[in-house]
Amino acid sequence: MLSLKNLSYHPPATQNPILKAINLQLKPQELGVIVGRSGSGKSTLLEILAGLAERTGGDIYWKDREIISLHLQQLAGLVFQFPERHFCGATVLEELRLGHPELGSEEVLEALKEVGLENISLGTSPHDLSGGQQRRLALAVQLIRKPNILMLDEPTAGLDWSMRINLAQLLAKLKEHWTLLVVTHDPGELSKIADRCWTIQDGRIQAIAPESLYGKDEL
Ligand SMILES: Nc1ncnc2c1ncn2[C@@H]1O[C@H](COP(=O)(O)OP(=O)(O)OP(=O)(O)O)[C@@H](O)[C@H]1O
Repeated sequence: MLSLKNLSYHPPATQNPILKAINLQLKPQELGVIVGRSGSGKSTLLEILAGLAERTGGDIYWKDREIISLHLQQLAGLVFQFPERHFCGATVLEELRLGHPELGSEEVLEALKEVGLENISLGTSPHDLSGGQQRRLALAVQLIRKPNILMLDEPTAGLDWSMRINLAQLLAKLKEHWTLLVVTHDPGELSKIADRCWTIQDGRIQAIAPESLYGKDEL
């Protein structure tokens, strides 16, 4: 279980804290969705949980053990907003093996299968994939590292309606094996597959029933 206790983030450059006393718990194989407007602190929270920024207060626990930032980098896999903009491999295979040249073809195929891309050619350029396929590839890039928590920043941003539904269905399927934490300003399809939801406003988080977000496309 992921557990955040009074987590806060107040860099010296800002007058007010960006994250304030965040308390949250997410069980294994649950999908949690944090919904908030632009500037509310969503990406900052994910960056801290992915070990890319250092919290200034509070504690993070995984399975009742306190976690330091260095370990967070192994614990979490973060899919950035518009992940396709960060592709650097010339082929799908290269993209999946970036930083992990030791990965065998079995692991590569397993990751592609998880995201429904088992039929694409490994020699395809990531840039030649459709928008929906690119998002799936970005997920596979993280899954191949077998993170304990898969985190996604605005996973449906820039996708059309049918691709958004498609992606939500994929995340619902991934939940059977993985623990997922999603941040978004657009709860639409995501609240329907969520086990837990929170709203975030000015760096403060509040639990909310997923059903109360049904039908809301924007906060
Ligand atoms: N290191 C930092 N120093 C100063 N200000 C920061 C820092 N990191 C984030 N901020 C500010 O904190 C606030 C929250 O930013 P954050 O990117 O987390 O919001 P967000 O909810 O993800 O919004 P968006 O969806 O637009 O990215 C913003 O006002 C941002 O400018």
